[in-house]
Amino acid sequence: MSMETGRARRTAASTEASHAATGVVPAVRMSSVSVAYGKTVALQDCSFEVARGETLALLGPSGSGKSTALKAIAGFENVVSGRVEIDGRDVTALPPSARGVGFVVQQYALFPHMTVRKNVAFGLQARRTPRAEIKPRVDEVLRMVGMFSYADRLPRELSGGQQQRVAIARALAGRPDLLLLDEPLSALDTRLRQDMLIELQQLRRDLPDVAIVHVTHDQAEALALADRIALMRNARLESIDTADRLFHRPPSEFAATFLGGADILPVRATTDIAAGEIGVLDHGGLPVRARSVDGVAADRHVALAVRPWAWRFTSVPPENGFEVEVDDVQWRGSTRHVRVRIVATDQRLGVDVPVLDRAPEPGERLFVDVAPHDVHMVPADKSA
Ligand SMILES: Nc1ncnc2c1ncn2[C@@H]1O[C@H](COP(=O)(O)OP(=O)(O)OP(=O)(O)O)[C@@H](O)[C@H]1O
Repeated sequence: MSMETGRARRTAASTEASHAATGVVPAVRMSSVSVAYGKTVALQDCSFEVARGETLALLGPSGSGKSTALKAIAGFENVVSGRVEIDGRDVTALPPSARGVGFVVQQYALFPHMTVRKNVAFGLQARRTPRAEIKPRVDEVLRMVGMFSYADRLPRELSGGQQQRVAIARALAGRPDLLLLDEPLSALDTRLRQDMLIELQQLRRDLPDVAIVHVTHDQAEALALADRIALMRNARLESIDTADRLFHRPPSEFAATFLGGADILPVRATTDIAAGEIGVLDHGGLPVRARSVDGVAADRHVALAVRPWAWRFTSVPPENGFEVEVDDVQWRGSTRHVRVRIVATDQRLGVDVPVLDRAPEPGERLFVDVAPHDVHMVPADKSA
């Protein structure tokens, strides 16, 4: 195992150890939880904690086990081994209704024949909340999500974003200490997603003591909303750390590529590089400088991860970079994404150019340059 992967694990472990040391009971504790559907292992040996008032994003590609982990917390999956605790209580064998969590799914799941008000009140009535309490509580949560004036409408008379707000209000009506959100924005168009992101940030401020677990495959959503991110891959939790550290000090190739779309360069250290120092590495016979967070020994094979915005095109041989040929250019709104090939090694890289700058043309030969502190040294990924 690499030094850098070890660092991320230590950070997560020390957060959890400190909870134990201070006697603070986390809102959620998953201990070695596994879930299988027949022969498909959907979640393997998954452990993490979520503190009260914390937002944890479960982030990963499709099929990586995010929803399964969320459903295991909510009680909609049969856990084959491991233990789920909510507020210090072992709920592994309890049905969803006995767990006291609010759950919002991707597709709103409102009752079509009931008004907004009735949809939100439904769970409270089912739980035999006294009648006198129901109306003020429904009003309160509808106001919180900005849907009070729509209380008498039917779901089909609302936009997708409005329906999702009602679904969130319904989840909040039971005053849960734990809110589980499963891709709540993924059915919405880009503009609405942006608006809803701002509203979820406001909701976070309105509910400072509620723990939120937010499943998403969208890194922007995770970075905007989460205190910590749990990166999921192939039914396992790969890394868990603060959003800031995972992004700026990715512990693995997967973290660097999934968060921020890095490209990976295989390299070999030419000398010992001490922790925090910049040293020279070899990429297919070409020198490249990078900083090592934890230090690396001479001749070790590692990988360099570079995000597309870290490269600069230059017409003269660079201080730290390569000669490249342009393969293709893709316009992505505020940037053009230029795919290039390192001439000497055929390695592919992506380079973002602000849309107001000139982007090179396919077939053009020029150079790319990068500052050594914008290059992340990560362990070579043997499973990739
Ligand atoms: N009901 C089911 N029966 C059988 N296999 C399932 C079932 N639900 C999920 N799986 C499988 O379990 C694995 C994890 O699925 P899960 O829904 O947790 O992934 P996910 O990361 O949430 O993906 P997505 O972002 O696509 O929703 C996948 O391989 C999936 O095909």
